[in-house]
Amino acid sequence: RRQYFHSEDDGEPIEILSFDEYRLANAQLAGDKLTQLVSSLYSNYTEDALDESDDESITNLRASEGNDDFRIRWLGATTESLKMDKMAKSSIRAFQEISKREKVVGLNLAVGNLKVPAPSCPNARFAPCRADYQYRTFDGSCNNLNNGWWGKTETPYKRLLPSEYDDGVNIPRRRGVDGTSLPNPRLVALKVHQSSKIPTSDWSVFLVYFAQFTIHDLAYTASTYKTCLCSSRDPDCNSIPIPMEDRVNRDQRCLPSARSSASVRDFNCNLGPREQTNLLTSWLDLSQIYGDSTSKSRAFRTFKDGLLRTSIGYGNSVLPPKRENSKCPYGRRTEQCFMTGDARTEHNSCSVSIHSIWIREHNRLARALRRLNQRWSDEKLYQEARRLVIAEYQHIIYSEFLPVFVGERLATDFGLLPRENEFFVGYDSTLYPQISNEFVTGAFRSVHARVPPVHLKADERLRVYSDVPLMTMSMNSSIPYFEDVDDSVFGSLKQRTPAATPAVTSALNHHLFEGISSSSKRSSLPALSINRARDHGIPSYNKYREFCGLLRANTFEQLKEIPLEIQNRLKTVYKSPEDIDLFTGLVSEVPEGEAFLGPTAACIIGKQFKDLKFGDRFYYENGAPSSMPFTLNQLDSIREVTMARILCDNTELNSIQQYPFFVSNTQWNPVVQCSTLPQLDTALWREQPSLSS
Ligand code: HEM
Repeated sequence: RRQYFHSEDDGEPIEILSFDEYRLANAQLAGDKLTQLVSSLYSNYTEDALDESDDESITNLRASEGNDDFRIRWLGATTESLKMDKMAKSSIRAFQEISKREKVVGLNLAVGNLKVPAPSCPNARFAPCRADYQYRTFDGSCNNLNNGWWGKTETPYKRLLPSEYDDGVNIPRRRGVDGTSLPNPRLVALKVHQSSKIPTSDWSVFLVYFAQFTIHDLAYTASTYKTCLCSSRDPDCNSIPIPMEDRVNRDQRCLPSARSSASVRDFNCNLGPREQTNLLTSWLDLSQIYGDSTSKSRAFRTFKDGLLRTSIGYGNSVLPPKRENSKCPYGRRTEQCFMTGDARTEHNSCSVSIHSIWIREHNRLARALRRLNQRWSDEKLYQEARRLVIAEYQHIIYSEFLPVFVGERLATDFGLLPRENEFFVGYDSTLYPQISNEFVTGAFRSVHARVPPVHLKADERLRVYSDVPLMTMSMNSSIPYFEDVDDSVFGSLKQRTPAATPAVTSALNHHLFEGISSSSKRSSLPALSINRARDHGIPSYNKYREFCGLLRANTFEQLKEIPLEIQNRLKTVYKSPEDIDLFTGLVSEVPEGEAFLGPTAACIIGKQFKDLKFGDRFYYENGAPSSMPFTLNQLDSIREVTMARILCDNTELNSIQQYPFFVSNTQWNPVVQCSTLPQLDTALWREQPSLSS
C-alpha cells in the first residue's frame, strides 16, 4: 500500500485507504451516506467555482491580453482551462474537508466511484454529436461518437500509472522512498544532464524538429498563469531553489516556475486526484496549422478557392499570415511576427519553416483540386485539401517517423506500421485516445537531450554556409522577416544529432530564456522538466520500467539499460533507483537496435501512437463507412507520399536524401533528384459526374 504525507503534517507517513476500503472499515457510513456527503460538499465548492464574476485570474488574463486569443494561448491558459482549474481545486478542497470531518487522516476519497454532481460535471454541458458530419471538427470533439469529448481541446491528460502526489491528491511529489526530500531538480540538471563533448549519430537534426512539430499538434499543458517570484507563497508557484553547487545562478535565488493548471479526472464526472489539462486536441490533425477551434480556423482562411492565408518573408518565402495589432510571443525584436495554431511554432526558425511547408502543401493541393473540380465551393476545396494533407502527415508519421523514433521492432509490435494495401480495420471506439501525462512530461521531452548547440544553415543545393548558436535561432519571432527560414531546414537535413546521452546542451541547461524573460535571469530546461513531472505527480522512472516490461531495479547496478558511467552519476544525486525522475531515467537509457530513443521512452511513445491510430475514427487508412474513407486507389496513392517528396514539392530543393530523418550516405540513403520520387496522383480526386447529371 502506498504511503503519503499530509501537507500540513510533514511528520509521519500515513496510509491511504481507497474509497471501498474506507466503506468496509466504516460500516456506519456504508451505502449512500458518504456519497451524499461528498455531493453536498462538492456542490458548495463548485457553485463558487462556476461563478466567473469573481474570478481574478480570468479577469486578469482578459485585461492584460484583450481579446487576442492567439497570444492568450501562447501564455498557456484559456478561460476554459482557468475555469477547470478552479473547479478541480474545489473538488480537492472538498476531499480535504470530508477527510477532516470524518477524522480519517489521509482518506483518499479520490479513489473510488464518486461522481461530480451535475451541473458541475463538464459532460453535462457537452452538446451531442452529429454522426453524419464527414470532416474532423476543429476542436477534436465528436471523433468518438459515443464519447464526444474524447480527444477534444481543453480536456485532461490520461495516465499510464496512478498519480503520486505528496498528500495523495494535490501537492507535488517531493519525497523519495525513505521519506526524505528528493534531490533538487537543478542539482540533477547539473550532475546528470551536464553537457560535455558528445559523439554524433546518423539521425538528422530534421528528425528532432519534426518531433517538435508533432508535439505542437498533440499537446500543450495549461498553466495556472501565475507570475511566480522567488518569495511567492502562492500554492500555484513551484519554483526551484538554487542549490549551492550552482555557479551559473549565483545572481538569482530560484528558477521561477508556476504549476500547471488543475483539472478533474475526466468529463464523465469521476472525481480524482489533481490532473492536468491539454489545451490542444489529442488527434494527429495538424491543429497547429488549421487551428483548434472554428473561430481560429477562420482566421487562417482566405475563403477563396479553399486556400489558407499566408504572408511573404525574407527571400520571398511563403510563411504563415502576419499577426496584426498584437504583441508577439517571443523575441528580442518583436516588431513583426505571425499567427499560427500553436504559438510555440515561433520557438525557432526550423519549426517556422516546417510549419510553413505544411501550409504551402495545403495550398498546393487546394489549387490542384480546384483545377480538377471547377465546381467545388471554397468550403469543399478547403475541407478536402485539409483531409488530404492530414492523411499525408499521418502516413509520414506511421510509415517513416515512428519506425525511426521508437524503432522498427516496437513499431511492429504496437501495430503502428501502415498496411501495404487494403483498408485498416482495427478502429476501436472503446480506446481512450487522450495524450498521456507521461508522454508529455517525460517521453517526448526526452528529445531535449538531442538538440545540438549550433545549427547549420544550407542553401537549396544543400551546401552548408554557416552555423548559428541555438539561442540565436530560437525565441525570436521576427527571424523569418530578415532571413530565409528554409535554410534552417536544409541545414538540419545535413546535420547529425547528438548521440543518446543524458547531456542537455548548455544553451538549454544553463541559459534558457537568458535576456528575454522578465521574471528571471535565466532558467534550466532539464530542471524545469523534472520539476514539471513532480508538479504533475508523475511516479518515478523505475515504475515505468516495470510498466514497459523492464526489470524494476532494486540497485543502480540492475539498471542494465543505463551505462555504468551514467549509473554512477545518478548515484551522486539519488539515494535509490526508486527515486529517479522520469525524464532523467528516460534520457539515461541507451536505445535498442535502430531506435532513436531508449526502450522506456519508446514504449510510452509507441503506446500513445497506437491509441492515436486505433482510437481515431478519421485515421487515414480506416475503411469503415463512418470514417468517410478514401477510395482504395486514393489510399494507395497517399501511401506513396514521403517526407522527402513533401520537402521537394514545397521548397526550392531539386534533390534530397531519400530518408530525411537520417543524414545522407551512399549505401542506403543517397541524395536523389526530386523528380525521381513518387508523387501523389491528384487526378484520383477528380469527382466523377453523378449518373443523374
Ligand atoms: C529548440 C529548443 C527548445 C527549447 C528552447 C524548448 C523549450 C521548452 C520549454 C521552455 C518547455 C516548457 C518547460 C516547462 O516549464 O515545463 C518545453 C516543453 C516541452 N518541449 Fe521543448 N524546447 C525545445 C525543443 C524541443 C524539441 C525539439 C522537442 C521535441 C519533441 C520538444 C518537446 C517538448 C515537450 C513535449 C514539452 C512539454 C510540452 C507541454 O507540456 O506543454 N522541445 N520546451
